[in-house]
Order: sequence, then structure tokens, then C-alpha cells
Amino acid sequence: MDDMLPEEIPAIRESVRRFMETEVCPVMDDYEARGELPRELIKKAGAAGYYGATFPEHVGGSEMGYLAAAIIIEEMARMDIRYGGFNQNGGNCPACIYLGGTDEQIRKYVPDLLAGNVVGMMALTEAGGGSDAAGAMKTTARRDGDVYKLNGSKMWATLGDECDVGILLAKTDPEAGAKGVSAFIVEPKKYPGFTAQPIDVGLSKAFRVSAVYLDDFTVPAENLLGKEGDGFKIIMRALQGGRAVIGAKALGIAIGAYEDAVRYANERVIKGSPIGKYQLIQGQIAEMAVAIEASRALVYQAAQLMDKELPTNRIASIAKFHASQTAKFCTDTAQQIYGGYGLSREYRIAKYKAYADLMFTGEGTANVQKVLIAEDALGYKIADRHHGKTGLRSMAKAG
Ligand SMILES: CC(C)(COP(=O)(O)OP(=O)(O)OC[C@H]1O[C@@H](n2cnc3c(N)ncnc32)[C@H](O)[C@@H]1OP(=O)(O)O)[C@@H](O)C(=O)NCCC(=O)NCCSC(=O)CCS(=O)O
Repeated sequence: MDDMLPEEIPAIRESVRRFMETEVCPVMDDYEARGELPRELIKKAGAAGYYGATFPEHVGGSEMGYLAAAIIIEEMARMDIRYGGFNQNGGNCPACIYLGGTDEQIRKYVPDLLAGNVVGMMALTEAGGGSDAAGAMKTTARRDGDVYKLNGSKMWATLGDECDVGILLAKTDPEAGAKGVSAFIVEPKKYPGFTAQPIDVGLSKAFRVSAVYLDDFTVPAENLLGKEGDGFKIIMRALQGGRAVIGAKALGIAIGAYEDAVRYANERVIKGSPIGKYQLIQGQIAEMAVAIEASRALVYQAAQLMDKELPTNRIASIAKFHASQTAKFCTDTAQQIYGGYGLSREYRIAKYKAYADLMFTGEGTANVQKVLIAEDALGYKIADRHHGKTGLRSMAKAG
């Protein structure tokens, strides 16, 4: 498919493969064994421009675009999902600041995030509800002179225990629903009141997820993004790009599992023939290939629409939904082809299967995507109704 894409794409794909082969894959097991965040590797990815793909150069971006960002994530996920699973430095955290922030906020935080000099985070979800993000939100922010005091808790915040800079959503007006949600740039290491408790979800030990507790957590008033009440539209707008790109992560998982299954089917011999010669295995391989190509077309379409600043909410949900189904299907099928070995930690399949499950929840569950798609189809809520009307900064390359 790369032949049909802009001419720079194969070189970008090749550079990520080299980066993963030389820098990440040889050392990732060691980081995992130590449970240590590979900050050096985050810096190196930043220096290579991988986090900055969707941001303009004047804020430290590499202006490669969303299609390039999708391919970067796809390749990273395909080669090592533990490392490729992390994208807060190029995703929702800097995107929220760029979309809703002042020039000064952008200058202060975005270049360092994109360069990998600091570690980013985004905390929206709460224990009482993730899909009904605004309705279920209990965390509050109360203005107190020059600062806000945040109280409440957040769930599933990747690197909540390590981050230097984050985006945190809290209600400044608990009675106002989505319009009462505000977005804050937070610096948990600088200010008191923030505690993070890692949660073992059976995935990476280096890129942990955490529950976050806020007890009069101090945020300078100047770190409010936009106005009070702008938070939900900022995060929903950021998630649009996030969903296009997380689809690429699911695609990378599917491809990784598929490639392993093909290799194994050619190597594993039963009754004198590689199992790939048996038609039941061929049927499974064919079904994986079909699902992957369909997901790839959707994910690249969503990314290219983002690059053209065309309405994307609907197609990003469709792409994310399809690619997460494909990741699940391909990892399940690959595990069947591997037989008992597919359960062993020695092979990648078990790991990829666990991350495929994650693709059903991260950046909006499969059911949330279905609701968005169906409400649009039925004419209840047009998914792209906000396009061009949010008053937020544009993510277009020109900035
Ligand atoms: C379920 C939802 C899709 C919809 O929720 P609601 O029904 O509560 O909200 P809406 O009525 O649709 O919208 C309310 C309000 O929000 C603004 N809005 C909504 N969409 C957009 C958009 N695309 N662009 C701009 N603004 C938008 C707008 O002001 C709307 O009001 P009006 O329609 O104009 O009247 C939604 O809640 C949802 O998507 N839920 C899932 C949340 C999710 O994805 N969570 C996962 C986050 S990832 C995470 O937490 C892990 C962290 S990590 O470490 O990666």
C-alpha cells in the first residue's frame, strides 16, 4: 500500500524500523525486568521527531503529519508493543495544550514534550465512569487566589507515577455537565497534593498505568487551558486525532501477530509438512490478511483526513473500532496457530493478545465508538457536528 501513499512515507517507515531494531528492541526486555521507564528512549524518539509528527515546526514539531504519525505508531507497536504502546508525549497531552493553550503555555510545555525532555500524561477517566466522561466526573477544581485546588481521583493514567507534565480534567462547575469541565496543565512533581498508585494490569512494567489521588492538589491559575468550561471540547477534539492514531497502534498489534503466525506456520512441521500447507491454517492466515488490509485502509484514511483538516470524528471512530477488532481477531487467531506455545511468555503472541484487549478500552471503548457511529447514522448526533466550530486552534501544519 505504501506505493499509493506520499513519497516520503516509505522512508519514514524505514527509519522507525531501524530505530526500533537498533535502539529499542535490544534493551526493552531489560527495562521491563527492572520495571524502569526508558527515559533515554523517549528522548531519542523525541530527537528523531517521532512525537512531533502532527505539530508545526515553530513549536518543536517535525510537521510530518497524521499519516506519518500513524505509520510511526504502527511500526513501533508492530515491533515492540510495550514501547509502542506509549504516545502521551506526541498525543493527547501536547495536543490539548496546542489546541486550547495560549502562545505562552504552548512555548513553555509543548517543545519539551515533543523532544522527550519531559514525560507527559493525560488524566480524564475516573473510577466511577470512563465512557460517560463528563457525566461521571467527580473531581473538582476550586479557584483559591492565584491557584486552583483540585480534589478527587483519576484512573488508568499512563505514567501517572512518572510524569513531569500532564493534562488533568476537573469540574469547575459540577452542575453544568460537559460545560462545567475544565482542563489544566499539571506538574505533579512541583506542587503538593498529587499521589499516584501504579495498577498491575498485566501489561508493561516500564510504562505503568496508575490511579491518581488529588488532595488539594495545587495548580497555578495560569495553567488553566482556555476558559473555565472549555475542557471537554478540548479533550474531545484531541481524542479525535488520538483515535485515528490509536487505530494505528491496534493495526501494528494485528500485523505483529500476523507476521509471527505466518513465520510459525512456515516453520512448524506436522506429519512431514509445514502447518501452512494445511488449508484450515491457510484459511486463518487469509482471514487475518483481509482484516488487516481493511483496517489499514480505514486508519490511513482517518489520518489523511486529519492532515487535510477535514471532518474526522466519525471516520476516526470507525477506524479505531475496526482496527481494535482486527487486533483482537489476529492475536486470537495467531494464538490458535501457535497452539500451546501461544500461551507461553517466551513468545510475543500472549503479550500482543493482552494489548489487543487494551485497544477495546483506551481512547474510548469499542461501545463508545459504536454509539458515536450509530447516533451519527441515525441522525441523532452528527459525529462531525463540531468541525470548524470549536474556536480551538487548528492542528494544521501551518499552525
Ligand atoms: C460518550 C461520548 C462520546 C459523548 O458524551 P456526552 O454525550 O456526554 O457528550 P456530547 O453531548 O456528545 O458532547 C458534549 C459537549 O462536548 C463537546 N464536544 C463533544 N464532542 C466534541 C468534539 N468532537 N469536538 C469538540 N467538542 C466536542 C461539545 O461542547 C458538546 O456539547 P454540544 O454537543 O455542542 O452541545 C464521550 O463522553 C466520550 O467520547 N467518552 C469516552 C471518553 C474517552 O475516550 N475516554 C478515554 C480517554 S483515554 C484515557 O483516559 C487513558 C489515559 S492514557 O494514559 O492514555
